[in-house]
Order: sequence, then structure tokens, then C-alpha cells
Amino acid sequence: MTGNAITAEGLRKRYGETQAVDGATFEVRHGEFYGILGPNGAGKTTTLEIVEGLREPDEGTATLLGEPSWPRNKTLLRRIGVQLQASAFFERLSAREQIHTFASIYGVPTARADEMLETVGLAEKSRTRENKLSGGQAQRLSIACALVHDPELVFLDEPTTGLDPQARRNLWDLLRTINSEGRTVVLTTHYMDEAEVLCDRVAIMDEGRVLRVGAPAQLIEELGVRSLEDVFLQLTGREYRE
Ligand SMILES: Nc1ncnc2c1ncn2[C@@H]1O[C@H](COP(=O)(O)OP(=O)(O)OP(=O)(O)O)[C@@H](O)[C@H]1O
Repeated sequence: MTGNAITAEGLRKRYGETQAVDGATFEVRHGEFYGILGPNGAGKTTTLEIVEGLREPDEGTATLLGEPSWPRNKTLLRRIGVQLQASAFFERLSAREQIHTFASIYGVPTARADEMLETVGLAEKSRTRENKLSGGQAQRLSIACALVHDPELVFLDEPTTGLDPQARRNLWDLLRTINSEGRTVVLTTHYMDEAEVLCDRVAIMDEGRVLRVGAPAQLIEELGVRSLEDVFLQLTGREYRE
């Protein structure tokens, strides 16, 4: 495929007095595992919402899979997967009912939805209600729902937040598989070790701008530091977790 999976140029978005995104520019290649890192309030979520076509920028343009993100494009929405927070599940439904609901929205056969539950290791929990799933299970269900229509590109917003180390590692394996099947993966995370092991490249964001982009190892070398955590500290002048 030619061109980039995502091109974002000079994105700006203001909410009242807050300049949430202030000229964000970056590109994601097809098949890339791309991380967006930044402290709370850096503008990551707003930037992704603009790229996904869910929010109109005040300025700038975003191109997603070769098409403009805005005005919202229904054909494009079918080609991308957006992981919703576990709190966005339909109330009182079981894991299987949740994913069947997503499948029916996209016209996907229920057998495919059941397969997806199995892929994320939730076949045994299919009859469990959303509010009875553990944190890791709920994250895996939300990823399964985002993948049920076999999108080319997946957006994951802090997929491993709040998980114990073993559950995080299991999810890393799943995310690697998703990417190795040829899908572009864009993820935001608060964990530098996670970005370091998973991402081909990361964009470091602060105050609505992309400060630097590169492969984790390359950034570490360029700045002459020991870890991505140090890169972050050096570029933003602050600890990642405040
Ligand atoms: N709908 C909104 N209305 C008003 N202000 C908003 C809105 N959404 C975000 N903001 C503000 O814009 C700034 C950027 O928020 P955003 O959620 O994009 O950052 P983030 O990097 O995703 O943060 P976090 O890591 O905490 O999720 C913050 O100061 C936030 O308070």
C-alpha cells in the first residue's frame, strides 16, 4: 500500500481557555505499531479523536487511510477499530452479548464474534456480565469489540492501565499478534516500558504539540540516556507519572 496510514498536519483544537492541541504534526506508516506518549492533559485523546474523525479540528488536516478524517466518513469508520473504555459497555450484557451487539452494528456474523472472544481468551467468560469481569478481562473484551469487523487500523487508548503485570504481558502478546497480522496499531500509554517493548516508533507529546518522534532505541541513543523514561524526562522536563 502506498502513502501513510495517518497523516496529521498542524492540528489545533481549543476548548474555551484551554489550547488542548496546538499544532500537532505526525505520520503513521501502514503496518506500524505507533505510540503516542505524553503526560495527563498533553492532548493525546483529543488528537486521536480528530484523527479518528470523531472531532472537528479548529485548524489543520488529518488523513486516515488515504481519506480526510473530517467531515466524518462512514466508510472510513468501518475500516478502523476504536477501543472504547470498559465503562462504555452496554449495561447488564454478558461478554458474548456485548460483542454480538458490536458485530450486528457492523453486519458481522456472530460466529466471527465468538471467534474473536476466543482469540482474546474470553471464551470461558462469554456468559459473564460486563460488571463481573476483572480489569484485564474487560480490557480484552473492549479490544475484541474494536476488532470484530476486522479493521485495518486500530486505536487503543491506554489499553493496559490498571492491570497487574501478568495481565499486562498477556495483553502485550495479543497486541503484538494484532500488529503482526498486518494491522496498523496506534496506542497511547502511560507506561514507558510498554512503549519501549511494543512500539516501532513513538511520538512524545506535551502541551498539544509533538516534541519528538522516533524508534525508542533511536531516541535513547540520540539523547544519550538509558531508557525511554529518561527521554521523556529530558524532553518534557517532568516525570511521566506526576
Ligand atoms: N471536551 C472537553 N472540554 C473541555 N476541555 C477539554 C475537553 N476534552 C479535553 N479537554 C482539556 O484539553 C486538554 C487535553 O486533554 P486530552 O484529554 O486530549 O489530553 P490527554 O493527553 O489525552 O490526557 P490524559 O492522559 O489525561 O487522558 C486538557 O487540559 C483537558 O482538560
